[in-house]
Amino acid sequence: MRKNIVAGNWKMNNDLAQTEALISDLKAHTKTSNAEVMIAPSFTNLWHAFEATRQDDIEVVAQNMHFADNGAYTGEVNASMLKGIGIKTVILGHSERRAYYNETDESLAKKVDAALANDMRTIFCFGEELADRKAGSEEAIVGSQIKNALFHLEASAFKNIILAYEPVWAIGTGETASPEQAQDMHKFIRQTLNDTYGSQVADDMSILYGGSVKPGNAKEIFSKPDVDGGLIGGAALKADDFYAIVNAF
Ligand SMILES: O=C(CO)COP(=O)(O)O
Repeated sequence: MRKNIVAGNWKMNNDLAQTEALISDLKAHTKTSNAEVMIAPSFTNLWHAFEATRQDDIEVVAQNMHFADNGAYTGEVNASMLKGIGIKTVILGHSERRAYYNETDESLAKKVDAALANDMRTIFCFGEELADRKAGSEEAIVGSQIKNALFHLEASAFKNIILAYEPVWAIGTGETASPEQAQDMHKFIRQTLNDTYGSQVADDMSILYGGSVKPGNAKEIFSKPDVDGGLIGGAALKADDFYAIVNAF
């Protein structure tokens, strides 16, 4: 059975004091839906966030990590560092990482392998750019992003993968994919999984939508049969908005 998940990607926002304040605001809200709740603060605040939410129904996840076990990679963080402070899930392949830090399907495949080798779950992000959609090649792009980074895996690995479809043109732009566009792509993604790995992997996969999800549009997007939750950017920075989305299921 797949899970509903609402994850807040805080990106490069919130210093320690702001992290403390937002977590205390989040803790004042009640979850009335069945969604799993995750937040992804910056690396420097992960430990504090983990400690501050120990007793709560909120999982703290990382926004990125390196694929190597250790070594001369100045400025990077590896899986065992994350695991050592209690982090069990990592976001990989966000379009901002792909665009600004040259992350590729190939390097992401290595990161996914490192996460799996360390018994961590991955929220694997992908999505087409506006030009791709205008050219009608969004399914070809998304299909290749998924296949190149994930289809070397055994079927059993997919229980530790969560997919997040984030069309680049909808991120931070106020432009949301319509619920029908999201559903069409999520259905295509599930079919792509089904074609290679069969119905068990496909049916059990949680596929999140990300891109300008807000309290006002979450319910309609989440009502689609192949949309199992959201990866939320801007609206995750306000506790009221975030919990309105969490409770939109
Ligand atoms: O990139 C996103 C989440 O990872 C989406 O960001 P916005 O919700 O701000 O569009």
